[in-house]
Amino acid sequence: MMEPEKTQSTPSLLIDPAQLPPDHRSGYVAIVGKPNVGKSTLMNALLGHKLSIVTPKPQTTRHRILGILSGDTFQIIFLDTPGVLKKTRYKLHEHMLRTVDRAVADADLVLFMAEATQRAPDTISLNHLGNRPAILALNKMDLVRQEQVLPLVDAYMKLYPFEAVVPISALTGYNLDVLLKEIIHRLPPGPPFYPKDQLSEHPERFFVAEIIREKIFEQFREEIPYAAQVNIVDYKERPEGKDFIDAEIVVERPTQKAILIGKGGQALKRLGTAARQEIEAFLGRPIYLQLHVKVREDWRNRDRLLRSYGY
Ligand SMILES: Nc1nc2c(ncn2[C@@H]2O[C@H](COP(=O)(O)OP(=O)(O)OP(=O)(O)O)[C@@H](O)[C@H]2O)c(=O)[nH]1
Repeated sequence: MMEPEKTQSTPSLLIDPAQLPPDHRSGYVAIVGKPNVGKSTLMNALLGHKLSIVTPKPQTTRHRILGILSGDTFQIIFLDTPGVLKKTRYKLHEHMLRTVDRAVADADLVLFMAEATQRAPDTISLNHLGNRPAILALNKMDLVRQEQVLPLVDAYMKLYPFEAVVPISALTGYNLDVLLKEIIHRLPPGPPFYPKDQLSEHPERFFVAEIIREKIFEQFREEIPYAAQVNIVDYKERPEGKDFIDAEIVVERPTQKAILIGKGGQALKRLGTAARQEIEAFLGRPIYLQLHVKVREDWRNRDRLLRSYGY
């Protein structure tokens, strides 16, 4: 598991404190909510970069992704968490819920996301707030009228002492400036944890695997994307030529492997082309991408495999 270490970098080594504005603030903000509320879309919109994969299907975010947003007077370190699930069907799901709780415990502030289109509050995700200071962001306001959400806001305020409520649209950008201000002035005063030009803590290979996983979500249906794990087994940077990336896609059953490969290898070829194009755009340089498919029966329930895959 790639996790942020608050103590990893010594702030004083990064920036001369005398150069910092006296009101500089920095801290960790966990984005929490049920699957598909738009957590990844929001983080990508705030960061202005696509760090977290976004798909119309729920439960695409499995890892806790660290994104860093720095301004002259602040640094926000976002922890994007997997959507909170009602029922845990696999050990993988239990790992995902623990990721949520760990992110909340590490955070200075929680950004609780809910859909403005819902009638009833999301009480299951509220149970994971652990009494931390939190802001309620009601997302997808582009789909409803302002006055329609008032009963929902009332219901939420009865259930949790949110410090602020901000109606937003992660998709259109509506009110994201207001949300940022609400976050920043609640962060502890202090110097930044990371250099100001750093966007994330994950190495490139993590994003490469996530891009391949996103393409699997786009090109395959039903259980295939959920049963697939992508591991980067070799990543050679070649200053003289194209970087070489070897990725394995692990699935649970031989039938899933057959679907991923397709007739005469056509499906895997199409996946490889789409993934390579997006990876090249992300890295800003040409690569050679090799994909192969492996079967590991029931990997989502096997502790040892889950650990070796970074969960
Ligand atoms: N209309 C509308 N759609 C949105 C908005 N924000 C996100 N979406 C859509 O909602 C879907 C889910 O968005 P994600 O950002 O992947 O949601 P998530 O909460 O990260 O989902 P998980 O990874 O499953 O936890 C996508 O189809 C988004 O385009 C919004 O403000 N308005």
